[in-house]
Amino acid sequence: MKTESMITADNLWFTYDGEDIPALQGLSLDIKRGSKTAVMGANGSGKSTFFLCLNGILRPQKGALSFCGAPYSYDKKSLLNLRSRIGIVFQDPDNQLFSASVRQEISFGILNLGADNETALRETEKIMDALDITELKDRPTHALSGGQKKQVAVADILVMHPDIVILDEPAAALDPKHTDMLNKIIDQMTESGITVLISTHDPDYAFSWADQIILFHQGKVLKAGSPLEVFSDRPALNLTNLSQPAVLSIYESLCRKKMINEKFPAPRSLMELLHFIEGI
Ligand SMILES: Nc1ncnc2c1ncn2[C@@H]1O[C@H](COP(=O)(O)OP(=O)(O)OP(=O)(O)O)[C@@H](O)[C@H]1O
Repeated sequence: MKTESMITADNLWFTYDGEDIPALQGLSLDIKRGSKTAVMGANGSGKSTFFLCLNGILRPQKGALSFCGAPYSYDKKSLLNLRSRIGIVFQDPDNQLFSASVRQEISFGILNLGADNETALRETEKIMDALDITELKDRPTHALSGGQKKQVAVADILVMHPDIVILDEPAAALDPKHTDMLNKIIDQMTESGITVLISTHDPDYAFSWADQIILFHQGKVLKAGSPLEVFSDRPALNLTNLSQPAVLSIYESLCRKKMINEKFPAPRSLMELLHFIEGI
């Protein structure tokens, strides 16, 4: 049972300069070590703002954030340490990439953390290989496609071996093959004990992958719980513009028609559902 809190947010409030309505309006949540959390909610509900608060780019005007039980500090040294331990892959990779070549880009972070050249090169090659982007190594980052930039942005973060990885809509701009590859990397991350937070609008992926879903609504948490708890709450889904995962809708329909006994646990993926149906 995972019980150690990795991140605790208590009543966070944040308003952007010049705005009247706060982007975060009393947001509280808890992320356990090693957990897989999908953060979901309508456009503008505060997900990206919360992520920027998590790695200290934004500082909430009110409320408290802690990492591994220690309250956030905003001095330069603490922020550098925080950003090496909490890595964000931004929704728009152009906000993240600035080096002359992919290899330089990926090695920059670990060199900055004090690794020697040989280690940085070895780690950079390892992660490029895992993400299938070695052939891009000499290309300038500005000349990459949107999906390639996303992969380099993921490599940028993973190469630093962070404790937490936050992926803001990771599959946006990726083709099915590279979405698949990224999903495998995400699985490897969680298997190696990294805590992963993903912002996604994809209920099927969230339902099959996450062990906790957090629904944001107007800058605070509307509902947090297991995928089944959250995706069974239709009013909460309606408020946050989300649909039910297809597999859950089919399962509920089969239960209503008494074709599946409700005492079987709900399947998390279409493959699991197929096994159920084949066993009827
Ligand atoms: N740089 C900014 N300046 C002013 N307002 C901003 C800025 N960034 C976001 N906002 C506002 O803050 C609120 C929360 O936005 P945020 O980007 O955190 O939402 P989100 O849930 O990540 O949305 P999406 O699903 O569209 O990515 C929105 O009302 C948005 O317009």
